[in-house]
Amino acid sequence: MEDFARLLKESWALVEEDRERLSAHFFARLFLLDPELRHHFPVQLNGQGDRVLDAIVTATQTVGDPESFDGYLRALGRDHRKYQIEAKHYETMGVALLDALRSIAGDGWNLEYDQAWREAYARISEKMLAGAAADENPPYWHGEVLTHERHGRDMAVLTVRALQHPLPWKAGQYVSIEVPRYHPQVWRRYSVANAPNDDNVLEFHIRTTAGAGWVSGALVRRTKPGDLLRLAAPMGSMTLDRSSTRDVLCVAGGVGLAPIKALVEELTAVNRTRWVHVFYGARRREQLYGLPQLQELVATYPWLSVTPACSDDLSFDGELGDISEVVTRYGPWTTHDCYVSGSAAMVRATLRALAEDEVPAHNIRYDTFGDL
Ligand SMILES: NC(=O)C1=CN([C@@H]2O[C@H](COP(=O)(O)OP(=O)(O)OC[C@H]3O[C@@H](n4cnc5c(N)ncnc54)[C@H](O)[C@@H]3O)[C@@H](O)[C@H]2O)C=CC1
Repeated sequence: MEDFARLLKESWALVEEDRERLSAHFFARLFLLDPELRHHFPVQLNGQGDRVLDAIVTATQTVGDPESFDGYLRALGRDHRKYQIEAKHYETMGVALLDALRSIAGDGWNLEYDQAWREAYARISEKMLAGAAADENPPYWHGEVLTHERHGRDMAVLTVRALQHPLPWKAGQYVSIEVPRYHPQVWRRYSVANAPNDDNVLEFHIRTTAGAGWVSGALVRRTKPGDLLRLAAPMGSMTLDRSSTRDVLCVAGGVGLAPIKALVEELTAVNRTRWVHVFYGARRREQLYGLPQLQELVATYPWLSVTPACSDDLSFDGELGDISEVVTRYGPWTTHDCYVSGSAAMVRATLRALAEDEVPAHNIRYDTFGDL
C-alpha cells in the first residue's frame, strides 16, 4: 500500500504544476470520447467542471488510506448523482484522466505510474458507484421559490418548496443548489436555515460579495418567487446529537447563522434540559439580519441565550470584536457540545480559540464545505 501511495504521489508531482493544461486535456478528451457528456457540465469549465476533476484527483491522493476514505468516496458518489453521471460515464472519465496524465507528464511517465492510477481510479469509481447506488433519494429535487426577501444589497433570505418528493434533511446540513435558468450545471452548497418540516419548505440565507460566484449572485439579485431551482441531496455532519446531555454552544459568523438557526429550531422541539448559548457575529449591526428572530425565540425559551457582536462597528451597543474572541470571554466551554459556522477564516479562528481553552475536539462540529 505504501508503494502504491508513493507511485501516485510521485506521478502527481509530474503534472501538478500544469493543472490547467491537465484539465483542458481531460475535458477535450472526455467530450471527444462521449460528446453527450458535454451537457452534464457547465458552459464555463474552469469553475464547476474543474470541481469534478478536482474531486477525482483528491480522491486518488487519498486512496492510500482506503478505510478512512470509504465514507468520503461514498458521499462523493452520492453527491455526483446530481450531475446525472452513471457507471458508463465513470469509465469514460477514467480513460480521459489517464490519457491527460500521460500526455501532460510526458517522458517522466512510466508503466508503474499508469498501473497505479488505473487501479486507484478503479477503486474510487467502485466506491463512488456503490455510494450512488445505495442512495434512495432522487438525483435532485425541483424546488419552487416561495419567498425572496432582500437584506441590503448583498443578502437575501429565500424559502423554497421541494416538489414531487420529501427532501429528508437534518438540521445543520447543507444542500447544493443549481439555478438552471441562469447558470445550468453550476452547483453551490448552502446550509439549510430551518429544521425539517411537513411542508417540505427549506430556508436559505445567501450573501453575495464581489468575489462570490454566479450562483449566489443569481440567488440574491435575480431570483424571485415562482422561479424553479434544483436542490441536491442533503450532506454534512454538523447535526444535533440528541443523545447528549451537554449544554450547547453555537458560534455563527454572518450568514453562517443559517445552520445554527436550524439547530436552534430543532432544539425548540426536543430540548428540556440543556442550556443553549448562541454567539452571533457580523461586521456591522445592520448585518445582524437574524437577530430579531433569535430574540423572539429567547423570549419564548428560557434555556436559550443569544449574544450578538460586531467586529467593525464601534457604535454597536453590545460586544465588540471578532466573534471568535467574544466567545472566549464567556468561557470556559469545556463541557459543551460546540457548533461553529461561518467563513473559513472565522471557523479556523474559533476552532483555535476553543482548542486554546482546552475544549475537546470531539465536542466540536463544523462544516465548511471542504474549504478550511
Ligand atoms: N456551515 C457553514 O460553516 C456555513 C458557512 N457559511 C459561510 O459563512 C460566511 C459568512 O460570510 P458573511 O455573511 O459575509 O460574514 P462575514 O465574513 O462578514 O463574517 C462576519 C463575522 O465573522 C467574523 N469573522 C470574519 N473573519 C474572521 C476571522 N478571520 N477571524 C475571526 N472571526 C472572523 C467576524 O468577527 C464577524 O463576527 C460565508 O463565507 C459563507 O460561505 C455560511 C453558511 C453555513
